[in-house]
Amino acid sequence: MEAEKKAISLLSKLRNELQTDKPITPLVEKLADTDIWNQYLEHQQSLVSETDGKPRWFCSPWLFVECYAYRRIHEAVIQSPPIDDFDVFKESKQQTFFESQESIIGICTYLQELVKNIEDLDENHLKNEFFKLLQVSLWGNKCDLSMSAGNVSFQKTNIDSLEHFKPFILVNDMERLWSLLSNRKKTRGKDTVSRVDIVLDNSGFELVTDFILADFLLSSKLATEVHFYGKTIPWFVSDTTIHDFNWIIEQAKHSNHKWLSKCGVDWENYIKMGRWVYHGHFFWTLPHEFWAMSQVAPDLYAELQKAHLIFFKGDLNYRKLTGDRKWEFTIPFHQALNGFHPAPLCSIRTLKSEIQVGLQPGQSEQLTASDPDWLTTGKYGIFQFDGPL
Ligand SMILES: O=P(O)(O)OC[C@@]1(O)O[C@H](CO)[C@@H](O)[C@@H]1O
Ligand SMILES: [Mn+2]
Repeated sequence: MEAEKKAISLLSKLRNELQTDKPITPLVEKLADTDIWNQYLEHQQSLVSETDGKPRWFCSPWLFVECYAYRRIHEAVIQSPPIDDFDVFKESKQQTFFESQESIIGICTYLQELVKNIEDLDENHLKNEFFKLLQVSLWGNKCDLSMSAGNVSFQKTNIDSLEHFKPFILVNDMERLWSLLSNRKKTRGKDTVSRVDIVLDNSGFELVTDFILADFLLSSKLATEVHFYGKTIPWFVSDTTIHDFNWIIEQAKHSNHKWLSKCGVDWENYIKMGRWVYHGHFFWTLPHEFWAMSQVAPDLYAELQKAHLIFFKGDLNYRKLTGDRKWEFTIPFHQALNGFHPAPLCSIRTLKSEIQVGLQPGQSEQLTASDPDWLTTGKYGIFQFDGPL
């Protein structure tokens, strides 16, 4: 109880600082990322003019203060042993998993029926299924808890509704993903690796959709291994940590539903065989743009370079890919990445913040006229690829 009281008082202090626009203060508790964070705060300080004094909550870049808020929540918890490994968002993450059981069972059943005969599918059919499961993973990103504040009444994806959602895909590079993976499958030697990396976003329903896609990639031999990247601390409410990752697989495995539990057993086996690999890295919970990765986290950059294709899930990853800048809507994605090219990559994201690049001339104007909130509601989505043609 004493520890809880301490954590709550630190969180109240944080809330007060935020609500009254106090200066941003350095982190105090020593963790692997503390020095990098504090250097970043100093850098922000150097950008503020003398008359403005210190960086504050209301007038600092949104990406920076939003990440800082979650890092401070974590600091309040780690300063309060013995509850220092408590995940303040665990309950809501787990609740959404249970609330989306029906949709989860639906997509797991679909996958299991599909993989039964996967060897017999012709090229076109396989491509069609690949596209379907990519779209399931895309629309799975509608379900984050940071924006919905725990309200998960968002329409859940099911395979039959995909056609209905097609018009809301604003950038669709799925064909390029197919060409890349299917050409590699045709030309690679018997023992060579085809590696797809997935930079994860939310746990719960979205993570299951990512697992379904990753399972399909192995079952169809479009990939021989899949590497996942998650957060090392609780983040943006619903983001995936290693605990969430393992918990979802355990839940699936112990389900009473035949196909969901089959999925859980298969997924655990993939991990045991090293065909699925999970990586945690503190870089993902820093405020830095991804173009800083090669400098700030060269080990992580080198790991990503081993992939043949990288999927970046979700809105926050898109903001970091593009530096959260106010780009023109028509600027090429490659340019907005500003030198971040560890391997061919694709953002799979529903739009929840006011940034989008790589649109056709006139496309944004049309959208604004027909649906003024198109950038922020999560109704629209993209598959945006960058890599050699
Ligand atoms: O990255 P995700 O889960 O798709 O979305 C995270 C998000 O809800 O959080 C931020 C707002 O707080 C925005 O970047 C985005 O809207
Ligand atoms: Mn998220």
